[in-house]
Amino acid sequence: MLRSVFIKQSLRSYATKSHDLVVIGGGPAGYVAAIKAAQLGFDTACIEKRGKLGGTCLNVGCIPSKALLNNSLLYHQILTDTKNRGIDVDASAVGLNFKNFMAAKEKVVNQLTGGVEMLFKKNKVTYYKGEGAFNSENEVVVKPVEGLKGTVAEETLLQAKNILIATGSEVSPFPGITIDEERIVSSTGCLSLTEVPKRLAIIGGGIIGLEMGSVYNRLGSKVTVMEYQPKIGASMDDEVATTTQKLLKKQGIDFKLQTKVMSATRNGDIVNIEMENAKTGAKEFIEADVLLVAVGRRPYVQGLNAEKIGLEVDKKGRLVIDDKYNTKYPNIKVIGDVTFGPMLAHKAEEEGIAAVEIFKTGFGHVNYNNIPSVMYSHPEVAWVGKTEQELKADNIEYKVGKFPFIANSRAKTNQDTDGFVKIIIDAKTERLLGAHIIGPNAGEMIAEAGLALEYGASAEDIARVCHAHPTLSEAFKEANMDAFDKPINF
Ligand SMILES: Cc1cc2nc3c(=O)[nH]c(=O)nc-3n(C[C@H](O)[C@H](O)[C@H](O)COP(=O)(O)OP(=O)(O)OC[C@H]3O[C@@H](n4cnc5c(N)ncnc54)[C@H](O)[C@@H]3O)c2cc1C
Ligand SMILES: NC(=O)c1ccc[n+]([C@@H]2O[C@H](COP(=O)([O-])OP(=O)(O)OC[C@H]3O[C@@H](n4cnc5c(N)ncnc54)[C@H](O)[C@@H]3O)[C@@H](O)[C@H]2O)c1
Repeated sequence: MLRSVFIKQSLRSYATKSHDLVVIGGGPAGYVAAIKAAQLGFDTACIEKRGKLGGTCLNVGCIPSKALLNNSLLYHQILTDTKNRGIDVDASAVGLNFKNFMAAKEKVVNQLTGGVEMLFKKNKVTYYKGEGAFNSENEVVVKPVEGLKGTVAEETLLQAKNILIATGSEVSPFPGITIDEERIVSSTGCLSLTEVPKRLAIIGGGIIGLEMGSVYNRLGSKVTVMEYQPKIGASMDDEVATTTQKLLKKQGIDFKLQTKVMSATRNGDIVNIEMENAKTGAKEFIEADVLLVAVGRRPYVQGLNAEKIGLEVDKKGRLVIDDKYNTKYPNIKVIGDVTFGPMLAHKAEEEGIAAVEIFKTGFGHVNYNNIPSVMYSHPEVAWVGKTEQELKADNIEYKVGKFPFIANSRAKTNQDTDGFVKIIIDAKTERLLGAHIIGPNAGEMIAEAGLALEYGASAEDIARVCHAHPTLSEAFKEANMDAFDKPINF
């Protein structure tokens, strides 16, 4: 019996194609790598099973969440933030058309995913719509996906000298809680609710929890965030996390920190949640109309058949690689969420470029000490480099410079003054070690810190660069002045 199965498999005949490089996964890691490889002269193919390019980020991540964040902020500002600006708005005449609100998000998702498909055509990347699975270390089978428009007509064997795995990540489940994407949702369901829930409970005060919490809080939901740790904001600097929590609380979000969710059950249209204070053991029960489970993401390798060729997976499910993205086979590299490092789109994209450059020339580089993080709440929170708590743990002596937006003329003119810039420099050399911004447009401003960090600038180097007036970035300059000397305007 076993022998006949073996003979059947080995004799199986596929339609066969060959390419210089096959990329599995068309998210930010995979699609960027595929385009760069084609630009470098590789005959490149990319396999994607979702039916749309752009991965989690463009379809159910960065892009739809930012569309909802932007438009919910505008709605909220029209309702609450016009009077002091001399604009009279009749709040009773302002309405939320939730169907169209969601449609606006879908439109931008379709534009951007379609845009990547155009870029594939422009750069001559061959796009296979199907699921990629290893057959050997030089062969990937593309399998048709049932019901997917435009999927490959038959199983197709791709032979390739080089293969890049970029299969991304999926939502981490919460043991004992069943996600139905209706009343108990992951980020994916939360991005596509059909009505604004009166009460939204969220497990996890990380970036997804706080961004989605911000969206629905602005739309009128009563939002409660339950977080296991004593702080919110995942890897944020502790001081910034405390300020973030204060500001979000002022906006109306409730926080239950050091809280263990014990169970959550759907009863009709209501979700019953049982939690326990991790310090005191005190139990609490709440009801919600929707519960969002946002306790992280985990690497995704389902269907890849990685085990067939013996690829190593660590305890967290990540594909194991060396510092040149190599698996045990130097012709098979891994990038993006499915391997080590922060699960961020820009990190995945950088790795896409570096891995392809290594295929081409043997050299390629990503500076993992300089990957910015941004939370797109209002105010935004952005950071790069070391936090104070990391420097303390490593016994590195440092100095801190701060500048509040309340003392920045542009923030004043915009009537948007919450937050500050915090600069951390080496105590002796005064070289920039970290920058932490909570404030308007922090996500844009952090790019300046990234550039400074990359080129080893000191606080004085930054402060001596002429910054336009009146801009928010003057707060960045003045925080640097404060770090090595004194600011002017505070
Ligand atoms: C709600 C949300 C908001 C986010 N917001 C941000 C943000 O603002 N900024 C930011 O930097 N990051 C954000 N992220 C994280 C970001 O989306 C990811 O870090 C990024 O998408 C990772 O890119 P990737 O290419 O490694 O993986 P993915 O984007 O997950 O792409 C992998 C692709 O591979 C495909 N695939 C998997 N297996 C196979 C197979 N066997 N065959 C064919 N195809 C396969 C999948 O269908 C998927 O499309 C957000 C995530 C979420 C969930
Ligand atoms: N703006 C952005 O860049 C952005 C936006 C959304 C998502 N993302 C990325 O997507 C990934 C997933 O986001 P996320 O928010 O789910 O993860 P996260 O790691 O940012 O936060 C998860 C939070 O859940 C908490 N948690 C874990 N288990 C818990 C439990 N049992 N009970 C209560 N709390 C618990 C953690 O302490 C943490 O604070 C992250 O890597 C994030 O960087 C990025």
